[in-house]
Amino acid sequence: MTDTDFDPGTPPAEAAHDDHVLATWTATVAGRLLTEVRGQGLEGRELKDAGDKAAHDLLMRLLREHRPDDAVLSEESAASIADKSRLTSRRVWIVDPLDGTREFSEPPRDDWAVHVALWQDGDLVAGAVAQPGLDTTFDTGQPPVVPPRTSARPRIAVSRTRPPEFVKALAEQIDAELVPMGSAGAKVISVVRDVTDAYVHAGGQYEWDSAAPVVVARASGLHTSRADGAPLEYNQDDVLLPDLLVCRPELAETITEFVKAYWAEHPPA
Ligand SMILES: Nc1ncnc2c1ncn2[C@@H]1O[C@H](COP(=O)(O)O)[C@@H](OP(=O)(O)O)[C@H]1O
Ligand SMILES: [Mg+2]
Repeated sequence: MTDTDFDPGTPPAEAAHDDHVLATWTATVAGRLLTEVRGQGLEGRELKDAGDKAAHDLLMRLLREHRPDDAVLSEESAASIADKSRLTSRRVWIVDPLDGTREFSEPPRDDWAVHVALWQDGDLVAGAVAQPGLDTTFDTGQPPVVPPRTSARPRIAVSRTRPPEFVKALAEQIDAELVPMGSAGAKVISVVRDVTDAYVHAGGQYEWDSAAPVVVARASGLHTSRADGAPLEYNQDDVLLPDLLVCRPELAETITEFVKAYWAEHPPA
């Protein structure tokens, strides 16, 4: 299954003028395509590459068709990263066609996602995170309602494979439980769903890894910032955005104070 064998159907009529609806529809159909790719019997590197390519090609095609005047920055396109015209564009779609590529290639794991965000005039304004394994797309048009907190002990989502070096010390200091998981989108959504209370990352990541999850989390009332509390800035010349904190608002100060103190002693590389 490639993007050209796949029929995405037609978007809801409101997608013609409503960016929230277009983000939701494009992320959802890319998730459907990825589910089909996953069912084709490919494994490992072949499955990862087929998924990355199919979802990227489909998103580029749909955004070109439905928003021809907008710029696009995609993880899977070196040309879109190198094309600096986005820096003077008023509107830039920031997409990660398959976030959690490793977990996508390990069925039946559900911690992988499609990210579609829109940056306009200096900040993120709309976005959607499709998590096909949960059969749900989380979006800014109808922001998810964060349920009441069910755990007194903080649960911190961290990368399965690349957790921040300070995270064990942080967990000890605030008596938190660490919850390893793949995909930045799935980890942010775990906070939205009250599966965890915070997602802390450091050590490397790019704008597309966090843009859509962050704009959805903000719309749901969660705290979003760099790990030390500094503001997140998107559509920058350098697309590296190496650290991130998304959490319930009441945990933000404790975590950012810890990170600031840690980085004062061990500055990030
Ligand atoms: N140290 C690092 N450097 C670069 N990218 C990183 C990174 N740590 C995590 N990421 C990216 O952030 C996403 C979530 O990672 P993780 O599952 O480890 O939490 C992955 O995106 P992709 O799957 O789109 O490549 C991964 O590549
Ligand atoms: Mg990613």
